[in-house]
Amino acid sequence: MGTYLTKILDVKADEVSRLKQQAPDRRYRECEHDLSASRGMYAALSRGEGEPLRLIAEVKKASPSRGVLVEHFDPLELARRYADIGASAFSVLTDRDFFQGANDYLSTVSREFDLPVLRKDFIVDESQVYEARLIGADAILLIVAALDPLQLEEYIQLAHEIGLDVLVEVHDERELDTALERHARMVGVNNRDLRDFSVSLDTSLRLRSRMPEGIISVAESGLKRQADVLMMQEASFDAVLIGEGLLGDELQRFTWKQP
Ligand SMILES: O=C(O)c1ccccc1NCC(=O)[C@H](O)[C@H](O)COP(=O)(O)O
Repeated sequence: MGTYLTKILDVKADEVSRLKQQAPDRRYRECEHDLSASRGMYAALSRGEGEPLRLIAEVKKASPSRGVLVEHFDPLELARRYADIGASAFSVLTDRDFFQGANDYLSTVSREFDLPVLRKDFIVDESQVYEARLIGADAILLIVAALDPLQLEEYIQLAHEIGLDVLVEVHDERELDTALERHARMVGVNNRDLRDFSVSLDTSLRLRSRMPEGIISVAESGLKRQADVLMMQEASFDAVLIGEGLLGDELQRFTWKQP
């Protein structure tokens, strides 16, 4: 995968070496019994026969492709708005350097709402998996392009052991095959090409047809209009993950809970 992801991963390597010094795995073992039970994201996204697709609403302040999206950013205010329009789960960006996210944003949203919360970050080490659980996440994102297949499988297993669901993100057929071989149960197809940030919704449509029954399928990135969402519903996706598109009016008026 191209240069931008490589750049992010270089910065993550430094972040992780600092994180390891705080031993989140030990902290997790020390307070394991005091942590509240995770809210299942897999269950929240399971779409029954004839039901509308689910919304994972992303609490997103800024992005590498668009810069600052929300000048006066209040994660709780955004999350409240998204809960009100019928979101089934939240995605909260915790990456600081590229998305101006923060662990505190996730913890606050997790404390205030009953919906499951996905930690949206670039996970490259098991210390980040433990940290996700400690800050109140119910699920993590694992990006196939950022991990070798063995790591992917190990982190999926670790996450499940400590009570986290996992959304495995893919960009093409090869990555989808890897995700399935490594026992992903929820797969997100990211429509954004990380080499040039171009977005093609065809990526989701192409890969959806290769996903077997029983996998929770999520279309991610670049969904801005009702027509985009209806297209994903028509293609049998279980859920859509939307950040920027929810900042305009059109998708805020969409009736997410109606068939
Ligand atoms: O959003 C970006 O510009 C971006 C750039 C490089 C790597 C990842 C990026 N986004 C992460 C995401 O997966 C999106 O935040 C998420 O799918 C929501 O996308 P959108 O609805 O287009 O805001």
